[in-house]
Formats: sequence, structure tokens, C-alpha cells
Amino acid sequence: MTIRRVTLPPRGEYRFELENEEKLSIRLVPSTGDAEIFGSSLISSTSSDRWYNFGEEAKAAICSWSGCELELAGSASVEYLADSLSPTFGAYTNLHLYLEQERLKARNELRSASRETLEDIKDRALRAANPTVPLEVDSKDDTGVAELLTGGEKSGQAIYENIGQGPRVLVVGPESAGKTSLANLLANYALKSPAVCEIPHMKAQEDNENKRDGEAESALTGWWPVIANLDPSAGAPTLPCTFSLLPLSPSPSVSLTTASPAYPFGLTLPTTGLFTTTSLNPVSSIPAQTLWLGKEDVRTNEVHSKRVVDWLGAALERRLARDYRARCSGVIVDSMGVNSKDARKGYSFLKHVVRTLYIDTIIVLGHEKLHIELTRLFASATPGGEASAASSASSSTHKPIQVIKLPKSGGVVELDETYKARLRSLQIRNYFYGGSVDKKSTSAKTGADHVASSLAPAVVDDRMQEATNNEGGPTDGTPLGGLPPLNPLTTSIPFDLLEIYRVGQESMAPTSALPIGMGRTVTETQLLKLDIVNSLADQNSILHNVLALVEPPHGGGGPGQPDSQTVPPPEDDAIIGANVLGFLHVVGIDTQRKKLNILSPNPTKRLPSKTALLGTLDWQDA
Ligand SMILES: Nc1ncnc2c1ncn2[C@@H]1O[C@H](COP(=O)(O)OP(=O)(O)OP(=O)(O)O)[C@@H](O)[C@H]1O
Repeated sequence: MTIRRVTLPPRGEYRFELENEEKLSIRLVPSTGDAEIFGSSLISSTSSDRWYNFGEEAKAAICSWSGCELELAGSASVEYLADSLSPTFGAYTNLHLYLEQERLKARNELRSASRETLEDIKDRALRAANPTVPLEVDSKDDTGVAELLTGGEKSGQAIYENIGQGPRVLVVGPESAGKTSLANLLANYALKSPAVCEIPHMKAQEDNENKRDGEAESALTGWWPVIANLDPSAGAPTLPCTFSLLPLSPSPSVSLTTASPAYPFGLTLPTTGLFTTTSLNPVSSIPAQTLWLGKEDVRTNEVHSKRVVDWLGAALERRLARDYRARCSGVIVDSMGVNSKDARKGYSFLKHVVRTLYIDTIIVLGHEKLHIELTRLFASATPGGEASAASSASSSTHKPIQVIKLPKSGGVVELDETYKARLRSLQIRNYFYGGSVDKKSTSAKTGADHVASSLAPAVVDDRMQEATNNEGGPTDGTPLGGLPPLNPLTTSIPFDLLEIYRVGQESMAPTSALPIGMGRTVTETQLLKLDIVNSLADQNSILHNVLALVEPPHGGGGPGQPDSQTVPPPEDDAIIGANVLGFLHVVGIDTQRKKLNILSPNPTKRLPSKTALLGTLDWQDA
């Protein structure tokens, strides 16, 4: 294999775009300078040949602050050196420095707060941890459409306290503006910060409560930010059609690497299909929170999307009340590309996100008009809006929300619909099959084959750990990102084992067609239970679809009982806000034997839940 050399000048950027089947391996030549990919440093060592492998139509850029020599093996149909200064070296780094200051302020605030105050915040958060009544949403959204009207507190606001909160950044912009890449860069820069983020008087207790695998005993440098993904389109972490929280930790000094677009924030636990408690990647050793949206566009059923944001917000507040390092490190929110439909609705969804997640900094990427409109919209608003003023234990005051305009990088690639369809399919395939350099050689085992299989899940975990630590040589057959093939299983389950729900009715009349005073409130967030046993239409609607198995409210029905057999029965709203425990693919339907043929990524004897949600994520294993 021929190896080429590229010289990156100081503050230079080497960009590449891979097409289908193309593979590229990159190595930083030792002692020639520094290099990073979306903020994640390339490691070079004279003792080991450390190559970074890219494929699966990855598009990315390697930057160098001081200049460096790169060695490249493989081909890229598009590759070039940027001829103008990348915003990474100016605006994006300045933003990081601003966030760094905010994190230091938050950390110092936590350090000077009394233990009692912090305990009080945590106690109240834990008391509000399991809301049994549907959470309150505004009676009217900004378009005048009535939303869910129920009693009770909006959970995020009940838990939120201003003390020691690090920056909460929302990245917005049109499609293909580089939002995910910027979120990645900000997270990687936070992870490799030289700051120590311990809160000494809470440390002993934290260590007991938040024991993380592989965490060293001594004080670590680096922040512990949380990435919140609110972009359910192709390329979303976990799978498309989801919202998620990815809590990151800097130990032991690793970063989010992006070998494939299937893993936009590196290899994190849920993207692998291995739902175990063991750590797969030290960056995200804490299980993520994933909520099922069931659609790739938040606008399809905005009332439902907002509701899922509420649940995500509540989960975020609970985590940040418990985890002080994450609390002062802040949150980076990646969002869906805005378009003219959002402008017509007065950015109703964005407003909801800003208020629910207590966003204090909005970054507008490459869109002047959006910047002006959002500045106007959030002029003098404070995080959480008026409700934050009521937050009782808070001693500090809120700053107004900052709306900051940043340039789009010239390297960002416009991704078309066919690319996105391939990416969606790749993500689903990788979820079930794991990473594999040779897709054709991997196929699911049947239940019978599996008895003979020697690769138990624990072994897969060890291989994963080993592989993520070492990328191997140039295109040497090492799976991208180090994710080994999983051990998927095709099996059959009775028609009535799962309770499968769909959110909202299939065809909803426009609000204008409804009688005056009647909103679509009930139908848009109502769950409809499918009748797989009797309805051919319902059977067809799940065929080739991916189902999300969610944590059953009230613990589920237990062995032999449906999950809805609890006292009290689960509310629709609690199922909508339940954490996803895993995904299944409905491969076929056997009407004679009344069985569903399902594909799961793991040879588990029992499904993690019998409560399933259906969306629009369909796939056929070609
Ligand atoms: N400087 C760069 N050089 C080369 N490729 C880049 C650069 N910045 C981003 N890209 C690539 O451009 C593509 C689009 O970027 P990204 O996903 O960050 O945009 P986005 O705004 O999040 O898109 P979407 O609206 O679809 O979510 C990605 O494949 C990304 O890896």
C-alpha cells in the first residue's frame, strides 16, 4: 500500500470527503507537530504505529495549530488543504474560551456553596425524580395550538437551580451548517481542558454514588460535559428518530473520535447495540438517556416533540443535580436544521427547547437572518424564562440569554437525501451487527445457531474495550472506530408478547378543520395500542420497522404478564417519557404460527422490556 505525506502549515486544515467503498487511514508523523479532528487530538508515538481509519462515506477535516506532517494511506475522491483560515482557529476557539470561563465560574460557585445547599438541591431533585402526574406544558403554544393541559409542575423547573450551573449551549443553524461538528469540537475541547473540575467537599460522596468504570483515583483534568442531541434525523446518535443525553467524562484522557458518520459523537454505549453496564468507551462510560421520538422531523408532530423535550429536560436536571462535575461542565445541545417553516411558526420548537433546557447561550451558525430573529426573540430573556426567578434556593442571578453568530466553516459538506438514506440504513445495520469492515460476511444467527456460538456478550465487551484503545494499522481490517462485529440473533416471539404502541393518530385533521375550541391535544400525544393478533393492517405497519423497547412504567407486569398489568396502569405520558432500553427489528411475520420474527443485536434470553414503541424507522437488510 502506498503511503503519501501531506504537510499541514501552522493553522492549516486538510479536508477529505470519502465516497462509498473508499477508505482512508491517517497517521500523525511523530515529533512533527499537533493535529486534531473536530477537537479530538491525534496521538502519535514513536513506539507504536497509531493510524486513524475512516470509511463509510466519512467527511471530515484534520487541523493543526503548529503545523505537522501527516501520512495517508488509501484514497479520498475529494481532498484538499483549506485556502482560508478555518473558524476553528478563531471564532470556535474563542467560543470555547468563553465557555471555559463560565465553567470555571460555575465550579467556583459550587466550591463556595455549603454542603447543605448542595444536598438540598439534590434532595429536591430526587424527590421530583419520578413524576407520577403528567408534567405541565403551556396551555397554548406560540402558534395558538392548545397543548396538553394537566396539573402538576413542569419537572425541569421544579428541579432546576441556578447555583453552579455551567454553560448550556444550543447550536442552531440551517441544515448542513456544521452544527454537529461544532458540538463535537466544543465537547472535545472541554474534555481535554487543563482545568480540574473537582468539588472537594462533595468528592467522597460523588465517588461512591457515581463510580465510573476506569476512573482514576487522583484528580483528573478536563470537564464532564453532557451532549444533548435534539436532531432526530439521519446521523443522530443511538439511532435516528431519537433524542438523547450523552454524559461524557474525560477519564482517562480520551475524546470523541469520528471514524464513521454512523457514530457522530464517537462510539458511545447505545450506538453499539450492546446494552450492558460495562464500559465500552471511557468517554461515555455512563449509560446515555435515549427517548423515542419515532420520527425524523421534530415538526411532524410538534406537540409530541415538545413533550419528549420536557422529559429529556427532567432527566437532564436530575443528572445535573446529582453529578456536580457534569453540572459545572455544562450542556451542549445539537439541534435539527431550521427552515422557513420554523420561521413561520415563530420558532416555537426552538423557544420550547431554550426554555425547557434552561439554555443560556445560543450559537447561530452561518445564518444572518436567523441570528437577527433569535436575538429579537430572546432579547432580555433569562434562562428558563420568568419561571427561573422563582427558583427558591438560588442565590445568584441569571444573565440574559446570549445569542452569538458564528461563521460556517468552508469545509462543511452539504449532505443530500440519498446520502442521508444510506446513513440511516448504515446506522441501523451497525446497531444490530456492530462495526465490520466486510458487511457481506456478517449475517444474523438463528436461535439454533446461537447455541453453538462461542462469542458470549462478555467476550464482545472485552474485545470492544481492547479495540477502542487501539485503531490498528492502515486499512488493516480493523473495524472502524474499533467496534467489533456483534452477535445478532434472529428469533421468533408470539404475536402477543409485546405491547406495541404508536404515538398519535395516523391521519390528523388540521386544527382549522376542528370545531371551535377543540384542539388536537389528546390525539397528538395519545398512544394507540396496535392489535397485532387480529389486525392485518397493524401487522403490516410493523413489518421491517425498528421498534424501541422502553422501560415499562411501574416496573412492568413481570413474568408471563403484559407490562400494562400494573396497578395503577401505565399512563401514556409515562411511556412517552420512558428511557429506551434497546431496539428490535421486525424481520418477518409468520401468520400461520402467529409469531413475529425479530432481529436483536444480542443473544439475550429475555427482552429488556415488553413495551414497544413504533415510529417511522424502517429498514430492510439488503
Ligand atoms: N471543516 C470540515 N471539513 C470537511 N468536512 C466537514 C467540515 N466540517 C463539517 N464537515 C462535514 O460536513 C458534514 C455536515 O456537517 P455537520 O453534520 O456537522 O452539519 P449539521 O449542521 O449538523 O448537519 P445537519 O443539519 O444535517 O444535522 C459532515 O459530514 C461533517 O463531517
